[in-house]
Amino acid sequence: MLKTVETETGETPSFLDPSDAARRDCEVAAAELRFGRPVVLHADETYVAIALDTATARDFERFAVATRGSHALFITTERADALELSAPNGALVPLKDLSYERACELGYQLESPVPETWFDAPASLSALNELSRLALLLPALVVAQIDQSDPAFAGVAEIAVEDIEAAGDAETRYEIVARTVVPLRDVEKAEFVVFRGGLSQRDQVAIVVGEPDFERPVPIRIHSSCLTGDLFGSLKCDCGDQLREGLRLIEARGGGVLLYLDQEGRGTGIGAKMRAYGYQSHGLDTIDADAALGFGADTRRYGAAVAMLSALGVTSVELLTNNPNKAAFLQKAGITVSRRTAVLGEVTNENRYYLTTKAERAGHSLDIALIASALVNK
Ligand SMILES: Nc1nc2c(ncn2[C@@H]2O[C@H](COP(=O)(O)OP(=O)(O)OP(=O)(O)O)[C@@H](O)[C@H]2O)c(=O)[nH]1
Ligand SMILES: [Zn+2]
Repeated sequence: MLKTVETETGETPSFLDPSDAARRDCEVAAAELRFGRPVVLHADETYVAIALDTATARDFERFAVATRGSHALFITTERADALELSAPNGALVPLKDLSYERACELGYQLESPVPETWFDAPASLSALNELSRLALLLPALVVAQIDQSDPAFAGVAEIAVEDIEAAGDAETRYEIVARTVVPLRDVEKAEFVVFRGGLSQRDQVAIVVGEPDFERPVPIRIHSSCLTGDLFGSLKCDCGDQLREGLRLIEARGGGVLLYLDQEGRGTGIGAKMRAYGYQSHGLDTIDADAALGFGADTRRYGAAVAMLSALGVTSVELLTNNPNKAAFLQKAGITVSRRTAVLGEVTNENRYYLTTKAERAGHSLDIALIASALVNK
């Protein structure tokens, strides 16, 4: 017969430890938003929210009725800027007499009329942006302040701001689930090491190339997934070239590691990235297109990268990148970046604007003159 385990105080301990409970609440809340269902947020006040990205017109109407018309659209600072509103914590636009279509226009569409009334959002609502990031949804939410025990929202998933913060710790918890050699066309020896963990238990892959010398700075590339560039050879970016050039450089140095991180579209997801491409076809650059959708210049996190490098025994690296943020992040996490080596893919008419924007607006170490001359010399 099973015996009940008791703590020193005589209570039966919960199967979930507190950080797991915070993580579970966070994952459930993100999943609910993804299904178009509401989530109750306990902050300085109690709020309820649905994501405009997944809520249907019917959900929107039901929400308006349940909140007795007190609902408002919560948009980020970047989206507010795109609407020419200066709102350091994001803006709240009252929706009482506004339609679902108007809310979508204000939330993420190009050429939306500026709202007549709006307010600065309380800082605590930024927790909702964190949930939409986790759910890979546009950060445009319909919110309302409610009483803690509003019967209209009984049974709805609940999350406290502190739990969203506490769950962040999970972003660095990863376990190896498989290590297997995979023969590659261009690399003589490649071992795929699959890690599982983080906040949403998504799998992340490290490719150990050749025989890395872990006593010396290990050549590494931290590559964020780009379905269009890596797999389909899209001309809009240089990701595919960088991926293959990264592997080639690592092999040429005798061995190292390529981390292939599941953060498509700089962490915004393939849906948002394709919407951003749509806006780019109207002339916006890569950063302004993301901002029009409510995103900051780069929403990626590198906790997984640090966890994977540590598990593989990498403490000092030669980092193959043009992105100084990646180097800064590793240094901050205690991994020594002994050297940074540039990796440039082929410059094309289609990706020139993208590369120039990265150099001029995202601080990437890319030589604009070189980009221009690469085209002239074609
Ligand atoms: N949102 C958005 N993401 C893009 C766009 N073009 C490419 N991406 C994504 O940008 C990311 C590029 O990743 P990396 O090549 O690892 O990183 P990087 O910041 O360019 O730095 P490097 O190491 O120098 O290549 C991938 O996740 C792509 O899917 C775009 O126009 N919009
Ligand atoms: Zn790309």
